[in-house]
Amino acid sequence: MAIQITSRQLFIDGEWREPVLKKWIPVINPATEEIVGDIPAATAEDVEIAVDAARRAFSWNEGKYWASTSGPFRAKFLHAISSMILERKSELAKLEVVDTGKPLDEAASDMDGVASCFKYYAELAEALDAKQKAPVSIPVQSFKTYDLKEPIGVVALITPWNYPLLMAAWKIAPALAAGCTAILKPSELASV
Ligand SMILES: NC(=O)c1ccc[n+]([C@@H]2O[C@H](COP(=O)([O-])OP(=O)(O)OC[C@H]3O[C@@H](n4cnc5c(N)ncnc54)[C@H](O)[C@@H]3O)[C@@H](O)[C@H]2O)c1
Ligand SMILES: NCCCC=O
Repeated sequence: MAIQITSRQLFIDGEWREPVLKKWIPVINPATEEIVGDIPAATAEDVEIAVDAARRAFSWNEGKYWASTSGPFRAKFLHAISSMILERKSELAKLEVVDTGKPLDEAASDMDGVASCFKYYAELAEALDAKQKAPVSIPVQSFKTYDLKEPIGVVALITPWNYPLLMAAWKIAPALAAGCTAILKPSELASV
């Protein structure tokens, strides 16, 4: 499959940027062993910037606190991502073929899985607020006990090469649904 990969950058703090040390990793198409592009080689210097940005995003988001937004508010983003994955399914599947060497049919099926995953967690986010402070029964009458689910903060997501976007979805979607912010470190072998 002849696809030239446009040069990639790191997406940090809402913008695309070059890695601090300006190092790049070649993208090799496993079917042809040709170099078809490159990806940025992030280092600890980039991670520091990303962690700082994710901490700020956790507690501030254009005047709204991401962690304390309602589940339905967060669900809108997850539904939108799901829809856009389906709109660009063909293009994304072809990129994953070049990146991983898997057959096109399987890559297309993975993209359906990515869209379904974002939809699934969108629906969980929509239902989350109604489940907050659910009473927990304990054998002591003098205490009232309830279950409160709170986002833990910034989460680090490390994903493998064999299902690049699907495994990213499995980790990003629940983190965002819960109200966390996240740093995704995809595999250096398949990161397009
Ligand atoms: N591979 C799968 O099919 C699959 C399926 C479901 C879930 N997962 C989950 O995805 C994650 C990664 O999967 P894997 O272990 O199979 O993939 P893997 O062996 O390809 O490892 C993924 C990446 O981890 C990175 N890595 C290793 N040590 C690291 C470190 N100390 N700091 C930063 N990066 C480091 C490597 O760069 C590698 O690219 C795991 O949490 C796994 O449970 C994987
Ligand atoms: N069908 C996707 C499975 C991915 C890893 O377990």
